[in-house]
Amino acid sequence: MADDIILEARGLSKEFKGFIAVKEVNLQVRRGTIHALIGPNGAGKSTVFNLLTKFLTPTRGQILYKGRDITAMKPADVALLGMVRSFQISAVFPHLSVLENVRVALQRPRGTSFHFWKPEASLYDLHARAEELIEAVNLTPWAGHTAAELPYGRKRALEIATTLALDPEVMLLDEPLAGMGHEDIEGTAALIKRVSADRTILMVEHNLSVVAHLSDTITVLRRGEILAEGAYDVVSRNPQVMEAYMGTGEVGHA
Ligand SMILES: Nc1ncnc2c1ncn2[C@@H]1O[C@H](COP(=O)(O)OP(=O)(O)OP(=O)(O)O)[C@@H](O)[C@H]1O
Repeated sequence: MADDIILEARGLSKEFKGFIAVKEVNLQVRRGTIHALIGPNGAGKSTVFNLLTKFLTPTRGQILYKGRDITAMKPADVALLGMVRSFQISAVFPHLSVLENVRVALQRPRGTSFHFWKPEASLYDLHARAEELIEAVNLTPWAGHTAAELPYGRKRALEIATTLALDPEVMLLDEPLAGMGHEDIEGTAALIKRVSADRTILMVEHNLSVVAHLSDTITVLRRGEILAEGAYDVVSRNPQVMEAYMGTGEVGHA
């Protein structure tokens, strides 16, 4: 596997009691890119995502992370290797403040040792790092508010901050823009772009146009199979993609 491919699926298939939800999917995620997995309802996006993050076991096929076969590994062990799914480890506690939530995430043990912040690290350092992460996701004005008080878009930003606390090399986001209004979509998309600077992001999204400006590569799934792949300009003009989305009003000019 080429060095620039950080995550790869080979012939990935998943059957549920004879129903083929994912069929022979070959996917290559390039290091340092934002890669979106999109498709209409029931296309198999969540199933592929759950397979890649090891929440489901494939019926057939292989998953490689940095050239290493992780098909049989547990999600927590994959996280230790640097591939973290948002909300996997980074639960948000509604009654803790934004600052407390990020501090808790920073103190989470990673493997047998603490990740960034060893037990001897000063509280000041922990606090400073938490403030940096909060700033990175534009939550500084909300630092003292409880997570429960945050508007929807800000809550997603906090979830991204707590995931970033683990400093993942590959961050997997499950529909990070779902349920958001237009204002929140723009802000969250910009946030994802910012935090992608030195990492790889794979995200599942329903809607093609919202990932248009954000993704380097878009893989379109339909009925469990890859229908098209490439930059937005390429996939949005693909007649099969247009047909798959026909009537949904989702393919459009973003
Ligand atoms: N545990 C399961 N048992 C049986 N069938 C399943 C299971 N999980 C998913 N499926 C089926 O597999 C197909 C793909 O589902 P999946 O949730 O992966 O699609 P999706 O692209 O994420 O759809 P959506 O956008 O609606 O969330 C669907 O037909 C679904 O009904």
